[in-house]
Amino acid sequence: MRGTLHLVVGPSGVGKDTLIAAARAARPDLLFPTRTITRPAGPGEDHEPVSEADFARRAALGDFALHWRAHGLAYGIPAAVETALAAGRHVMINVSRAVTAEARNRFAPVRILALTADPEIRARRIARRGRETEGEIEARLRRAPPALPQGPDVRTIDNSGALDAATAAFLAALAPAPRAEAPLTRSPA
Ligand SMILES: Nc1ncnc2c1ncn2[C@@H]1O[C@H](COP(=O)(O)OP(=O)(O)OP(=O)(O)O)[C@@H](O)[C@H]1O
Ligand SMILES: O=P(O)(O)OC[C@H]1O[C@H](OP(=O)(O)O)[C@H](O)[C@@H]1O
Repeated sequence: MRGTLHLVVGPSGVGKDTLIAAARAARPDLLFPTRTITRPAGPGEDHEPVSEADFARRAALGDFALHWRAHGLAYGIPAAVETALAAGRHVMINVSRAVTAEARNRFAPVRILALTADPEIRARRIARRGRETEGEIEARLRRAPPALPQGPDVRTIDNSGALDAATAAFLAALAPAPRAEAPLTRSPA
């Protein structure tokens, strides 16, 4: 059976990377591919930093299963995701809401973990995180967002409150770990 592709989506500062880190600790059966981003290495997510030219070259070579632009940056998910899903591994990725339709079409079964949090809370959290300049934070908060996906494969989780509550809801929304194969025959005594 194919693995499930978990798409973690929601606006900047909503807690995508934080909840993905919690899933990484709780679910060793899931695969968490490293994103390729035209952002220099820095605090937070451990991505693969590349130049715009390298990104464009690799996208043209088919190195990415999915890629998109947001916040003046290019983001890519490695093509190896497709092999992992075909081999039955569950995968979790942080993506733009703009690529959910394409991901559904190409990588079913998909589960969309749509995170929400009050805008003032997100603004405070982004500022406290310190990854962006004041201007970049303004732009992130002012940006017109892609539509939040709808459908039976969408689980909406609010992260406006305590992280423990959101983490419990997030973990409960994931596809169950594949069961270990039961032996077909008993070995002779
Ligand atoms: N429930 C919570 N309570 C308090 N702080 C939180 C909570 N969830 C996340 N944070 C903090 O808020 C900040 C933003 O979270 P995070 O970086 O995970 O968001 P994100 O959705 O990945 O944002 P972006 O799209 O901008 O990368 C981080 O500093 C994180 O530690
Ligand atoms: O708002 P939309 O388009 O859904 O998401 C846009 C992008 O914003 C975040 O990037 P970052 O990690 O904050 O740089 C997400 O990871 C996604 O790549």
